[in-house]
Amino acid sequence: MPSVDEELVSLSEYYFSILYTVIMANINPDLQKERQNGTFEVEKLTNVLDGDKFVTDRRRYVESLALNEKELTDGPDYNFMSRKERYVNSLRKAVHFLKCCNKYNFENPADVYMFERTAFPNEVSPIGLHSAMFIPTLRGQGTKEQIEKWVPLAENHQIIGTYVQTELGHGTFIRGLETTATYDPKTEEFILNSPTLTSTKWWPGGLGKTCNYAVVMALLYTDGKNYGMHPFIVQLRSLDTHEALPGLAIGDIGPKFGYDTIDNGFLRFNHYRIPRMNMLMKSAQVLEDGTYIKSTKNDKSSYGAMVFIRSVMIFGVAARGLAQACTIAIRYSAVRRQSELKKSQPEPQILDYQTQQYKLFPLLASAYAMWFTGLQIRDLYFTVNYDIQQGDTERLPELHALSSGLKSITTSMASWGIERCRLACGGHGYSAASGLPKIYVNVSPACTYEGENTVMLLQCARYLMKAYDAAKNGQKLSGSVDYLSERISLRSSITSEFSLASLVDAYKHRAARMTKEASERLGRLQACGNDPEDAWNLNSVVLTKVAEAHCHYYMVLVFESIVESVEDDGVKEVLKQLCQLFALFGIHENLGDFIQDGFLSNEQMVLVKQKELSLLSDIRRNAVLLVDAFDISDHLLGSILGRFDGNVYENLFEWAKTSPLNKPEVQESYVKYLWPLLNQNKSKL
Ligand SMILES: CCCCC/C=C/C(=O)SCCNC(=O)CCNC(=O)[C@H](O)C(C)(C)COP(=O)(O)OP(=O)(O)OC[C@H]1O[C@@H](n2cnc3c(N)ncnc32)[C@H](O)[C@@H]1OP(=O)(O)O
Ligand SMILES: Cc1cc2nc3c(=O)[nH]c(=O)nc-3n(C[C@H](O)[C@H](O)[C@H](O)COP(=O)(O)OP(=O)(O)OC[C@H]3O[C@@H](n4cnc5c(N)ncnc54)[C@H](O)[C@@H]3O)c2cc1C
Repeated sequence: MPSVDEELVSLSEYYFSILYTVIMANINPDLQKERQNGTFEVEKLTNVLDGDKFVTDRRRYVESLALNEKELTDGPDYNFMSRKERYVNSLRKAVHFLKCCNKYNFENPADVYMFERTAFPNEVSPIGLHSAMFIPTLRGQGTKEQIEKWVPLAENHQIIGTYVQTELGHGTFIRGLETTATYDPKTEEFILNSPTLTSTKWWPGGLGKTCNYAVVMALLYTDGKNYGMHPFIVQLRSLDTHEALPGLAIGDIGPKFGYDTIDNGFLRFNHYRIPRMNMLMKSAQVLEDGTYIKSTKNDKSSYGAMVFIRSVMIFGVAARGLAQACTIAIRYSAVRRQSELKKSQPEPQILDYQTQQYKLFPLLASAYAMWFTGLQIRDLYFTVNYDIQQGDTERLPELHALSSGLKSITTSMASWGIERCRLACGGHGYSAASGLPKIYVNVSPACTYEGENTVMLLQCARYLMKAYDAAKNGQKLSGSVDYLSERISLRSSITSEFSLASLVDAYKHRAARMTKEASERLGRLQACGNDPEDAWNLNSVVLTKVAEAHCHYYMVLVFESIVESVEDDGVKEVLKQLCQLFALFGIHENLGDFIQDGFLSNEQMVLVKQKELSLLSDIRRNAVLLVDAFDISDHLLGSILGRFDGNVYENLFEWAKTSPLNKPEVQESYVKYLWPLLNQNKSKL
């Protein structure tokens, strides 16, 4: 007998196949042709992207549940709403989303994530921080008793929380935070205070209007001594009236570049008291009499929620954001015809221009590289976190370095790439109907939040410098930095075959050489009189490049291992081409790094450039199928240009007609402003 899950999955497969047939009947002929000409089975590649067939089926099933919830999918067009309407609509959906979670009783967090992603396409829910950071921090930083008390309240949504760390004056430099939590042994309470304007908490998502609780990061003072940043559970609003509690000033920080669906907020404390036991005490305790006891050796244990988000956003934000933009730009480029390649021939699909391929295919290859890397880091996080729960923190520094560095390069690549996709769509790319502006403003803040990207690269570089020193002192390194203690090849093994191993080797060489040179430069800067901090700062541009080189190497390495693991020949071949393009584009873009010490010869350089161009032609044939394989629904894309059926023009026209500016035909603004202007000299006509 099939289990309920199996039945549901086969049902969803059945509906999917019907839907597919119906859609195929009405497909733009150019797209249809593209889909018939491919050299591999899309479904098999989708399975590789998801992990396996079971995950694909399950994901489709969960997405179909969300798509069937009218409360989540119907409703006004996002593009035509004001900021306030966007927030209100998103809150409405958030509440319905919670009802759905109860209704479907998802056991696996991955299901909840997939459901939420479909309910909030390229949007952030006003209660997004509740599950992304508030509950994980309660779990990660609370004692057993605290978890038992608070987590059920949070999971049953009797309280809704956020993560309050950043202040007006400091976001990056956590040790510079100014909010204080001073212990009063007389009442056994902490007094939270914002002593300066710059200590005002600023930015936390959902704080402005939505949440009634928060984990607040504040400097802990007891017995007159500052023990640094610690987490506290703080009630913000009355559970009856939702008004801010006395002693607190809370509000929304106003319109932003995007993130309209969420109320990022501010918060000031005026000697606001909370019970002693509201300090999350897993890593450190304050006893009734004010004695401070540290229960972990790791100083950075309170930074855990940030490591978690950085680890999951490589896939969830960067890879998926760029994959969506590529889907839109490549499908549109197959449908759009413009200019002429040959006289008296029909206008070609713009995807046939080599320059268009050069804009888009390296981005497509990057999206794949980020996708696989993101899934790898997500798994690494869960492995290391499991070890940490068992008391083993050995791999935390490596996870911190990798997640910081990769969070930085992938979100930077993705936001740059999404903008490039927009430009590749010409004028229509600038319309909200392309879906690209919404994707862009959703991805671009990820370069800043959870650690500003330059700062994150420098964290990664710090780890690399230490690792290099250890290797120099004879230590055998393991994990992602193992190559720093290996002998590296001095000349590239790249031939016209472009084996993936030779490409991995090139990136390894580059990262190792740059790490060595940066370390030596650091030494020289100190030797000529700079103290270590100044030497670091004078070397910091170089250090960010070192971190990028290390992360780039890691991405090529992960991509290669995925290609090697694939069994299906057709899928393996297209993935190999993408992996080669990702690596070769990176070499071309950073050519100086690869030729500086004669690693890559002139002849090899010429080969690299030739192969890069020939790969464009190889990938051209499968381009549409390669984006179809991401299996991103039209609902998630929110794009007329990127529609699966390719029926762009008729839908653009229909959409424009629904613009509120078109109703009524003559606007009030005409009567108020234009009419007087047009009529001021009427008598002279
Ligand atoms: C739905 C999602 C929506 C998005 C919501 C967004 C939410 C947010 O943005 S929440 C706020 C996020 N804020 C940040 O990410 C702040 C960024 N700043 C930091 O993380 C840190 O301040 C820092 C890492 C930049 C520096 O910290 P600091 O304490 O000054 O540390 P040092 O540079 O002195 O390094 C000391 C030591 O600690 C190691 N380390 C630093 N961070 C971590 C960590 N998270 N985990 C493990 N280890 C860490 C660092 O590598 C140093 O190690 P050693 O070299 O061995 O001394
Ligand atoms: C959309 C969004 C949502 C957010 N959500 C939350 C939230 O839920 N909770 C929360 O607590 N916070 C949140 N934040 C705040 C966010 O975490 C911080 O903005 C972020 O950590 C960057 O800090 P900052 O603003 O202080 O940047 P700054 O540090 O002021 O950065 C400005 C410039 O200074 C440079 N710089 C700073 N320090 C260094 C250094 N050491 N070395 C070299 N260069 C340096 C940076 O590279 C950057 O170019 C959010 C922010 C955004 C945009």
